[in-house]
Amino acid sequence: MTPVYIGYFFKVEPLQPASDILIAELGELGFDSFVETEEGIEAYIIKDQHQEALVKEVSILENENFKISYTIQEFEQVNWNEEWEKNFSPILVDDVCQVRAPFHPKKETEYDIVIEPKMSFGTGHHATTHMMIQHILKDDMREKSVLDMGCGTGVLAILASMKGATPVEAIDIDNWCYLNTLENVERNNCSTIKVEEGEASLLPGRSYDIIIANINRNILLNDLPVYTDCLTENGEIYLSGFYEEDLPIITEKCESLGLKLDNHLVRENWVAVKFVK
Ligand SMILES: C[S@@+](CC[C@H](N)C(=O)[O-])C[C@H]1O[C@@H](n2cnc3c(N)ncnc32)[C@H](O)[C@@H]1O
Repeated sequence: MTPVYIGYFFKVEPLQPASDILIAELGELGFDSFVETEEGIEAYIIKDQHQEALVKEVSILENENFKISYTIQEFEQVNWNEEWEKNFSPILVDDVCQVRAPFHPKKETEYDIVIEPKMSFGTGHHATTHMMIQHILKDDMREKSVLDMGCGTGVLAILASMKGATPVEAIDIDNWCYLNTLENVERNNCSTIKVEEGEASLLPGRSYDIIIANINRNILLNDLPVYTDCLTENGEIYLSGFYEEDLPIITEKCESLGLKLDNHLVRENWVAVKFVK
């Protein structure tokens, strides 16, 4: 039986970073699907798990730097395809790589990635994903072993695999992202990618030529020692999910672990940086 959903329609001003924070806070309350709109976000939770009192306590709603209002509606059935069709346009990175949903027509590009995003992060619309795609496009990944840590939809692992990386592993702490990556990996005929649910504690003893981690500042700072231990000599690590003002602290941490800054990209104040061991 299709579950009954409660939908919240948030108006958020300014949109960022409040929308990202709101999504993270609501995710912790059991909201399992989000749609970014021009005004803010739509967030959905299965009715049985919904407690409005907890939503009212979400801290970003009290933050004086943002103006956030919402309305609530109950849905007998949510047509996710229709939601994505309204809100998810295909994207093209550097005219070489397109990321699109199954219902979008295919353009001729060197790399064509088909993603059914559901609630997972990673459609290429976010600045961090976009820049990570740009980094991967520039790199020669043939025959390299690659880890995509915090894989979301699996989009970066899929691109690495399409660029000849092997073996490729994708890990996410979130069960929904793990399942969504499994689906997307299959959809793009990259089923040799090994997908796991988990985090840095899975890594000791493993070894990679390239690690890609688009997560966030604090998790990166905490887990970088483990990631670095798993990198082969001259291995490369791409990091994103933090703002330009946090680049010095990330760089300091990486340098203390023996990594050398190679180059970084900035987009909408977000950073994606490459270090080499
Ligand atoms: C910003 S999204 C990036 C998704 C995708 N890689 C992309 O670039 O679009 C971060 C992902 O990291 C996952 N994540 C958060 N904490 C994590 C951790 N400690 N270890 C592994 N994954 C984590 C989240 O569930 C989320 O899917």
